[in-house]
Amino acid sequence: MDIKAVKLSIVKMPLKLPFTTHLGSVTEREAIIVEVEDRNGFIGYGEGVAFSSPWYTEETVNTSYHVLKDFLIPLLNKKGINHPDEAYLLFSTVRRNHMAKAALETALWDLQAKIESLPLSKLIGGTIEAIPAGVVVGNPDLPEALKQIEGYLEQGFQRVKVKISPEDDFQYISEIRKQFPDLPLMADANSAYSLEDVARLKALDEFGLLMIEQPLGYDDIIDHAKLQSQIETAICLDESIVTFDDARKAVELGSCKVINIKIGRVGGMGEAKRIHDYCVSKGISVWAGGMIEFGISRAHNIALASLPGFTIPGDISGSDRYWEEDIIDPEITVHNGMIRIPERPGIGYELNKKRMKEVTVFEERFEF
Ligand SMILES: O=C(O)CCC(=O)C1=CC=C[C@@H](O)[C@@H]1C(=O)O
Ligand SMILES: [Mg+2]
Repeated sequence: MDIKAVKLSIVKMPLKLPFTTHLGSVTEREAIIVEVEDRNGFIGYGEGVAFSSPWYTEETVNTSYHVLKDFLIPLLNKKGINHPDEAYLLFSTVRRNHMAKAALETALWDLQAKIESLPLSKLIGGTIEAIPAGVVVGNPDLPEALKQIEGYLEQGFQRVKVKISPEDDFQYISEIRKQFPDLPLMADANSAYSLEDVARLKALDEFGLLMIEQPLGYDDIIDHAKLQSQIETAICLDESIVTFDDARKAVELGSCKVINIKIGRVGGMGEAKRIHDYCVSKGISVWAGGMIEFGISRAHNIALASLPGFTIPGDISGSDRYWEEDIIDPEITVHNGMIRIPERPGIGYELNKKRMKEVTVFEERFEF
């Protein structure tokens, strides 16, 4: 790849509605937008999905920026690569920092797809033409959450995920079930429980949840295996799976029946695809997670979710789920509960330059 420059922009925007988990609330989102330009004038886009503080994983916007600027971009400049497939290995001299790596690596995938004049979905082997949209309700106020769910179902969303914690899990889920008996529903705990809560979690079996996401420690796969053997509801792992080997070990141990794949959490599109391929070979279901992200990352998620193993609706909603106006053009839209995989080259969306200008708080360009 004949790269001419990389540009990093930090963007900042308020959410339309706060997103709340037992770990806290997100009311404003910062992210790093990466543009990689080659000498033929093609530009690939990536998005760093770390949050402003390290509540979900250890990375933050600032640590990602530092790692991109001081390590990953210089590595790419010095050594170069022929194909984005090589980026994960190139970046392996930098430990972890997966969201920083994925921000640059996904931009390289978009660039490669544009060079080959192919939709990114096709470049990575996607076969699905439209994906079902799923939505996450991060609202601990039950009447409000019920109202939100009703609204999303009217818009055609096909699956709802809610956030739970030991405080009021049983009542919260049972009220939702009472009002929506047939709703494909799942619950994400973001590590709010321990093995002492087995009885509490077992009590949720009666609600027929599609799955319960990350009930135990954010870096655990051992206790999850113990829990899975005692509850009916399928366990889905999110935070615990940050590498291909984590996925392999969790599957071998029986720690989960489902994996939520987030490109940023696992260090890039290449690793996300490897985990997908492995899970398909083992009969483990996967779905695409979300990061309350802007349109660039959302577009990469859409391409990923076109792979054949993504059989469960992911946390992929339209641009208007969180943003008054997204940074991409056109915006991502949901029609009858479905999002069409774009047919244009690359991620299939352009940067909305006007909106970018409004929301950019800092930018820097690195010439190669
Ligand atoms: O992107 C979305 O629409 C929501 C994504 C979402 O549910 C999450 C994003 C980031 C941290 C979390 O609390 C949660 C998750 O754990 O999956
Ligand atoms: Mg989760």
